[in-house]
Amino acid sequence: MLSGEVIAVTSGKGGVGKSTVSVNLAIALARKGLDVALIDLDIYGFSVPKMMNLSNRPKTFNGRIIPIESHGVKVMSMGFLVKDNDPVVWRGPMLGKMVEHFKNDVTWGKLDYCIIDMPPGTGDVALDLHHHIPQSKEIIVTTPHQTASLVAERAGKMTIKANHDILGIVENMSYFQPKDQSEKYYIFGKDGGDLLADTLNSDVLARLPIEEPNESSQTPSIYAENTNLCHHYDHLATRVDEKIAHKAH
Ligand SMILES: Nc1ncnc2c1ncn2[C@@H]1O[C@H](COP(=O)(O)OP(=O)(O)OP(=O)(O)O)[C@@H](O)[C@H]1O
Repeated sequence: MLSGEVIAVTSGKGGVGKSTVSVNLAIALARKGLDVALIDLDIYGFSVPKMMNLSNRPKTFNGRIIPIESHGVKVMSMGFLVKDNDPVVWRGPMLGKMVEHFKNDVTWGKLDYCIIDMPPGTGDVALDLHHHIPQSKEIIVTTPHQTASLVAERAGKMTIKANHDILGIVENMSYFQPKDQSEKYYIFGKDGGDLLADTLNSDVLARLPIEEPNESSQTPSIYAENTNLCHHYDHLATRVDEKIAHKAH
């Protein structure tokens, strides 16, 4: 059974960094000593196994799936169930079954948090998740670009319509700051996160800078400890944890 606080990471547009935020937030929460699961529900564009450099499939025990553990996080992905990167053809009801499968047939153990990497947009999976895990809360990822934030607004409004809680906005690729310089360059514009937060009556939990991936690492999208982005993610994890604690009271 899936326990703990379920946080779905969504976006309006694709490519804004939703999976990167899901993975690094999950790892940052685990770094704080919390028990964390990460579910990659991005059915068409699952990327978590690649990002975390996971090539093994999970084992089963007594008919139940044992999630793969990496960077202190228990991971399940659609990618583990698909052969050789084959394309997946999904019909609506299958998506719901998959949510139920991950929820009920995986031996998660005790969890503080379950981070779910959602597909972009406001499609079937988002509706299914709301239906099957009504207590789930949402983090919406956007870039500062106004188009991205306008599209993200639609995802957010659906969350509100479904009576779900928006935990906050993460503005990714907010700016670029060259090393040893104080000046920030707003490459994708400014204010997209604030605009979205205002419209949805929420707040911006983090503004994450653009940084080059560490190509020499086997996991270039996972920000190593003591890097600038790692500090940003630790700060985000603290804010998420505080907000959840606040909501519980
Ligand atoms: N802060 C950042 N700085 C630089 N590159 C980034 C940053 N965040 C994400 N990226 C890069 O942007 C690309 C898209 O990121 P990611 O795959 O996380 O987006 P996504 O929203 O999950 O996309 P999809 O729509 O495919 O699910 C990746 O190459 C990732 O490494």
